[in-house]
Amino acid sequence: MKTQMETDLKLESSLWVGNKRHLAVLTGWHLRWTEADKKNPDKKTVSVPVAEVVRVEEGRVKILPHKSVEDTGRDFTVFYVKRSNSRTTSGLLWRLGQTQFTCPSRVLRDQWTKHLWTVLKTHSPLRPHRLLVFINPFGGKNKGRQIYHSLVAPLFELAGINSHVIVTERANHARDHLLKKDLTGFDGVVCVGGDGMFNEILHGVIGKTQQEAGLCENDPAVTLQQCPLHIGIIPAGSTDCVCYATVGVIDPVTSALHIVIGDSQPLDVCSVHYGPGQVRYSVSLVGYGFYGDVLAESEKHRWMGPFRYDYSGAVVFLSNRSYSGTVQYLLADPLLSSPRDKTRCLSGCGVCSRSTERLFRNSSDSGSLYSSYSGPFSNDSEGEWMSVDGRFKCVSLTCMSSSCAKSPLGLSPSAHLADGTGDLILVWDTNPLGFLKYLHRHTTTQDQFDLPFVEVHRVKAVRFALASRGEEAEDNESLSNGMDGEDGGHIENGSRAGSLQHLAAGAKGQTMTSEDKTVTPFMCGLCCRKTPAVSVWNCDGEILPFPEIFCKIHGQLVHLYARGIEDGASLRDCTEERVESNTTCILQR
Ligand SMILES: CCCCCCCCCCCCC/C=C/[C@@H](O)[C@H](COP(=O)(O)O)NC(C)=O
Ligand SMILES: Nc1ncnc2c1ncn2[C@@H]1O[C@H](COP(=O)(O)OP(=O)(O)O)[C@@H](O)[C@H]1O
Ligand SMILES: [Ca+2]
Repeated sequence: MKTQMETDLKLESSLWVGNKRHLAVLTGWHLRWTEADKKNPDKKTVSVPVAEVVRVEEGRVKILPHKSVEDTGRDFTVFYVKRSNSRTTSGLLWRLGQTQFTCPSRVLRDQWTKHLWTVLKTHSPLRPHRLLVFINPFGGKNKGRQIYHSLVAPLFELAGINSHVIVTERANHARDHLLKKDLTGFDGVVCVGGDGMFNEILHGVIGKTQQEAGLCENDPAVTLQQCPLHIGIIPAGSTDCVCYATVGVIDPVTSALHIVIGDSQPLDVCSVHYGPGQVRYSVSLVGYGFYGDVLAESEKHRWMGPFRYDYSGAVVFLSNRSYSGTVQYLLADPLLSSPRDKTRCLSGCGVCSRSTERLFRNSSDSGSLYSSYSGPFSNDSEGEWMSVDGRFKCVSLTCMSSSCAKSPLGLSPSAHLADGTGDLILVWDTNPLGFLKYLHRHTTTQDQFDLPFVEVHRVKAVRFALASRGEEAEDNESLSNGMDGEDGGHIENGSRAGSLQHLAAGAKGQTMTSEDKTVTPFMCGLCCRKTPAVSVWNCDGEILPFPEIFCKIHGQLVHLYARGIEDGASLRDCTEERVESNTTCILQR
């Protein structure tokens, strides 16, 4: 009660910032200071949301080159999030702002610091106190350690965060640690690396939560338990798509500040069930065909660093492959949103906020996110199952936009981070020029779905099965007859899968032969048009060599220390109203 009263109080004083007198005001939500000089018509107000204050310390504090504190008894220093003016394609860069205030008396200084500490505690319940940090020293350009120690650790220290740092010694080191060790006392896990490293940590965090809840995560019918640990991402990988799509920039300092202030962004996760009862998780891409082949090819050229994807992309493109199969998908409610509605999921997204309520509406009685959806083996009461088969250049499923530096709007520009759905993109077989047009549109603002051989569906679950050998031979024959025109020349049977008995047949657990796994050199692909019968799946940058899979989207299964992409354009022209909402900016008066 006392705390509430204290935070409701408004503190207003005349304080000095440098050699200028300012009127400083602290409400429960904002700290603001305005130059008091009546003659200056351009005087500015700086407004910092309390949630974005990093630290308040008594004295005149300097942190560079080394921390020093000079306390005259009348000063205090505030560290906070400051948005940089530099224009970026997507979100905004954050930097550490710092202002030293001088009060007329020690009593007033103590009142200010005490009050600031109180509102900070009240408004930032998710600020981490203890973090488990995993650094992949071999991600991206091998700079993980350097990035963490020079840019991130000093911010964690300033914020009083206790970090336990582990530099990984092998692949799956982080996952195994999370699964086996006691994580009591940690508020979150920080991943210094790329999408592959994030994926490893995702497996550890989800696996641990299900272990502790006594749930079998391999069973696609099970409703998974939301993970209590937040995950922070410090980008130090090759694609860094999860960071780009949830923050809008690839910048270790911005990401570290989101962690420090305890931002929280729920994220949908796709479980990929394969083989004899096994599971993998994905948030960015579950991709068969082109993206699977690019990944398989790129693994041979890891020494090239991030450039391996460009090189392998060209090799695989020139090999001009397509693969046959049957795709079945369970449509999400089309009244809620559409992958072609031209909207973007930005910070404070309305579709995602409404989904939180919808996804957890029945959680108190059933504990189920999909109380009406019990997995792949139920009848069709849970929605509309559709089925198509034919030859595809690629089949991709993503829970979010999957934007990255190469594709600033992403694989599916209107996908949502936390709406409990994924977007299924089917690119039917087409000529190389058509496919190039599709790929190229990822790098521009042109609509990549507005092509006759591309379709996109918002879904809750997907199943992929290989075509039977007979169908495949027919497909290959039609290929060699030159029937793969730009419209795809595919067999489409948008039938309801309620009538498809084989939906419940389950994956056959078919593995590829080593010959299949080898990506044919592009010359061979071009000259002989000999294509392997099956591709592999790219599951967030990890190869999954089982072609037959069942995928299910779990709405908001994990939380990141992020807040979604901030709309740079509207924040740059910020108005008083905007400042009240949740941003730090300079107000012109
Ligand atoms: C003619 C120009 C063609 C440009 C095509 C650009 C398409 C870009 C679409 C990118 C979608 C990225 C989805 C993210 C996947 C990551 O999980 C994965 C792993 O990333 P990591 O290596 O761990 O950072 N990266 C890739 C390339 O498969
Ligand atoms: N110490 C290590 N040695 C080798 N591989 C590792 C190590 N730590 C993590 N990995 C693995 O490296 C893979 C790629 O890591 P990531 O950080 O995503 O880099 P990139 O974005 O360059 O692919 C991940 O699958 C992860 O499991
Ligand atoms: Ca989603």
